[in-house]
Amino acid sequence: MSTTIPDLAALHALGAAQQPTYPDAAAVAANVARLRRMPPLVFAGECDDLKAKMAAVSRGESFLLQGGDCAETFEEVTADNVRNKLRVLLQMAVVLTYASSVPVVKLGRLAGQYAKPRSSDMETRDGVTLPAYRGDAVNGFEFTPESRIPDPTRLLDVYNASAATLNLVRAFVTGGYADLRQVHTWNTDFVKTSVAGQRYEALAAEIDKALGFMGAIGVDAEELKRVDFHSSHEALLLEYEHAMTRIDSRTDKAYNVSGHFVWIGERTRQLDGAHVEYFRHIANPIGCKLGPTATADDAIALAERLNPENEEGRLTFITRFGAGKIRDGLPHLVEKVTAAGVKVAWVCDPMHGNTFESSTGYKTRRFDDVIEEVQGFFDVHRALGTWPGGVLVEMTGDDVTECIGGGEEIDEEGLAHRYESVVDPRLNRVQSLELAFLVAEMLRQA
Ligand SMILES: O=C[C@H](O)[C@H](O)COP(=O)(O)O
Ligand SMILES: C=C(OP(=O)(O)O)C(=O)O
Repeated sequence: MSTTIPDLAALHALGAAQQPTYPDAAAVAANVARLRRMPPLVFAGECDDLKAKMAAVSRGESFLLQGGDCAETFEEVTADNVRNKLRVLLQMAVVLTYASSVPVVKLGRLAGQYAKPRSSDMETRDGVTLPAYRGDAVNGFEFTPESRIPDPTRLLDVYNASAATLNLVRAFVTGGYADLRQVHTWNTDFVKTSVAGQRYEALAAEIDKALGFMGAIGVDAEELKRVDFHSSHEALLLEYEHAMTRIDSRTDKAYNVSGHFVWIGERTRQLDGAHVEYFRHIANPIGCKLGPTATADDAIALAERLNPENEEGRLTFITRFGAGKIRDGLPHLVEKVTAAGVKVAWVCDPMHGNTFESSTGYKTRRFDDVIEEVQGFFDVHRALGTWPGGVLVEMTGDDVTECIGGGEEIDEEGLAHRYESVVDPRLNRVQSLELAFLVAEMLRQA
């Protein structure tokens, strides 16, 4: 961490992976210059608060719930969409907290999650090949040559969309919507009639009773009226992340002020790569994905580079092995990293190792695989005596049909009903709530 960060050219010279090829360098520079003048979206002090919370996660005193869309889109920045997402995250957090009595750190995968790494640079449909869609931060989803050209004016659109989202989220979480006494009102419409929704209703009734008792004896805690909620995204696009990095006047340290928590993806975690070089200069709490090819030595080297002072709360390893690999792959990693004295929070991403294409042509995941990976994560940590610190899920507040299974028994044919994700499939609202109940049970046992 430092008071300066390498300039953009120096980062690119490291051969940055997963970056767009913009056709007009002058237009990129002009948009980056505009971004550099924009006010921060988050305050560095808030990032420090989150770091303290993540330190509690790494010590085994809290659990992280991180969730949101795979890829946000500008089109979906609406009051309904933001509220729906927040509502299900609040419901999930209540379930986890109530059932396990463990404090839950709430982290939205939102207000900045607009850039996507892709397996392939190009996409072919019906014999036509065009550049792959890399998120609204880069190009358009529409499959036309014009739309797929990387457009740097989108960087400012990301800023504006993130500002609007964060503004509404802040209003909701501090302005009464997240008040625990609203616990029933979050359970609305189609969710209410589902099995998970009914289970939630029963839990909400117990909370109501407890709150009624507390009120009767004169306890009116401020903590019940608002929640701490932070934002996160994968800091992938160097132009955007670099332009949104500022020196904090309190500490003279560099912070990424586009989100509280930022992470390095599986495809950009090269030890000598541009992303690791950038991340080691910022003071935010950060994450790093670790997939099945990551060795324990890789993880230790990354920790030394990204967190040389071994500061608690600074670094989170987000593992994403896949349901079939986690029980074999994770133990060695956790064991060696722990033996090396590395202070880290371990979080499970049960989504990215479990994707496949359905026979009906949709990119999907099985709800059962997601649960199986989380169960494997808990089992491995229990066997090693380490703390399963949290989950990162791709979910939405709507009743989409993108993942197979769950109580609604969505099948391969059912995916067509409402498949809206522009990249990876998300759990819908009922599946998200079901996952929360299952994870709460695992957490209670942990
Ligand atoms: O969200 C994660 C990645 O961007 C995504 O899984 C890549 O998907 P692709 O393999 O379709 O490019
Ligand atoms: C791209 C992502 O995951 P991963 O880097 O683990 O593939 C993601 O979380 O959006």
